Amino acid sequence: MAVQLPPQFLQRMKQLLGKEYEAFLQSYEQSPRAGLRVNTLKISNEQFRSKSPFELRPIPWCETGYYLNAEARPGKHPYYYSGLYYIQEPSAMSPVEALQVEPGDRVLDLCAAPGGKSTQIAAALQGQGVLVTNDLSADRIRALGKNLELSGVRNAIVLNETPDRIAARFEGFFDKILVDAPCSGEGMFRKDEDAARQWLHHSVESCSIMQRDILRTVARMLAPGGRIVYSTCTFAPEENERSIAVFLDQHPEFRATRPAGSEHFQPGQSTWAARVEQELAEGRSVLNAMAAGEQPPSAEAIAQTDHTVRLWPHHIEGEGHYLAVLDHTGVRNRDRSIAIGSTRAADGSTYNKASDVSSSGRMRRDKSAHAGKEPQRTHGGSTHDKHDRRWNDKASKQYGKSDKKGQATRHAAKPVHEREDGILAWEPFQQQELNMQLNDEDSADPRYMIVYGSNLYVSPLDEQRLHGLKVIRPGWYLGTFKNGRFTASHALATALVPAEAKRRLNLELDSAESVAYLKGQTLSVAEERIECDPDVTAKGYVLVCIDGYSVGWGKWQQDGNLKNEYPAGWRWM
Ligand SMILES: C[S@@+](CC[C@H](N)C(=O)[O-])C[C@H]1O[C@@H](n2cnc3c(N)ncnc32)[C@H](O)[C@@H]1O
Repeated sequence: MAVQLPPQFLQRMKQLLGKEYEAFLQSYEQSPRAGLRVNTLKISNEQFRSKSPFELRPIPWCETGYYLNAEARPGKHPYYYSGLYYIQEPSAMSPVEALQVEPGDRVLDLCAAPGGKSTQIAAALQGQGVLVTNDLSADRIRALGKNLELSGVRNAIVLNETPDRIAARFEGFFDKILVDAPCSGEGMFRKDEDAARQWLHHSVESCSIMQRDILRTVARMLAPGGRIVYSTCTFAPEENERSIAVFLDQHPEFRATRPAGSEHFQPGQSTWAARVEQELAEGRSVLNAMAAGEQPPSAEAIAQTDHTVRLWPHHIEGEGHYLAVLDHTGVRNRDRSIAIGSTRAADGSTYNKASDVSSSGRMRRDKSAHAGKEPQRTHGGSTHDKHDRRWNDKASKQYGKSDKKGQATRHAAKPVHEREDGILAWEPFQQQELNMQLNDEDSADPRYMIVYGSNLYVSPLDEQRLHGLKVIRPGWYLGTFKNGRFTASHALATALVPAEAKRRLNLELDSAESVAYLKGQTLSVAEERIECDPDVTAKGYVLVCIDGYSVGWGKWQQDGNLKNEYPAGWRWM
């Protein structure tokens, strides 16, 4: 066996699995399966299948997910840089499928970094509704920002907060909540040998405590009739069935529902939750300290955990996962306002009184602050790690702001003139460079302009909702402004479709030029190759596309050079 598995872990799995134990052990002789998920914000599933450079084999529980051959190198392809797919472990695609996100939903991804599931949620939202994506770890959250940017997400707010503080601002707000909980990571031992080396018997208890605290908070944030999906990548019943049984007992307005696609997986094990209670009663459980003085879950709540599911590496092609769908039994109300109370119309001084952004007054001008540091235990890293680290350095300058002690700066009010300056710089840029309107009056989703320092964002949430929170990104990052001049962000380029830019340059997929651009080199480009709208000349911002998919900015100059605006930290190595 390639992976050294902890003896206490093996002993427990043998007791739990009985005659399946040998098959479970044998799964560690096999290599973990690689997968990708098509990013339908940038390309349809069908189109990607027709042009995929890799051999694809469908993952049964995710329509846009595919197994890759071991020799595929998906992180080293121009399509990766265009955000056409996300490299994701196949089992990790199941929780968002179970969440059943629909365009227009308000979704919270509470433990989101590095963002695999957030990008999957964003694809399901199709740019409509709201995605609030959060992680407690200031280090990991930067990878989350990068992955959202790479995927061309426009409607995400990134927070670096505790669940309690988010709950105080978003009571009853969300239709769907994903809790991809911090866990002891046993299901990842085959993929991540460090997780096996670092595993300690008592980590099950410390993770159970975190899960209990997180689950206590999320129910408050869900709207009636909403859905919570709780997932882990561990086998320990203390962190799975038992955590859910405790939740169900404390929240009788929820029931555990079998997820769609559960036929691909194995059922949850209520008998294992009962066994944990038995061990606790006999003082033999790893949870003894945590559970002291707690009411044990009822038999009814324990029985419901048979409706949760387990993904076993000896049953499916994927790593070990657990997931529980928790449906609120109340009636869902689709008719609601995004803004808090009546502030959408009432607070004219906060919003755009002069209304040079939108005649309808729909566009708001808000301001937000950003986050600092809050280290947390983490696991479950992604294949994007190398890119993420390089991106972190840049992102911490661009998005992060801390005081001298490294404390996070929280959202606070800013003078109105700063917001005006940002919007005044944006408007001519938008008119001269883009074919898109942020303030579409017909849209069901309101959009709010938010200024932080000299950065401009457009957000599906208003300022007041974010007040006092550590906000990494209050929305889609458009760019920076100074002395009336606007400089476009990379995030703006990656989320545009080619027709939304007035100047475009398409590079062939397998050309040396594509790689040269991704390496940050200046390209020599004849003027005729810049595809321009009738009202502009070639000189200026050019949306660079590879095989028709936006990848970044260039600036074409009269001497025939395309100045490369591809960010230094993102380049092809
Ligand atoms: C399993 S990982 C999440 C993986 C992520 N959902 C994805 O698909 O890429 C768990 C995350 O929970 C975060 N975390 C730990 N405690 C937390 C808490 N109390 N609130 C929010 N996030 C927390 C960790 O920093 C870690 O990034």
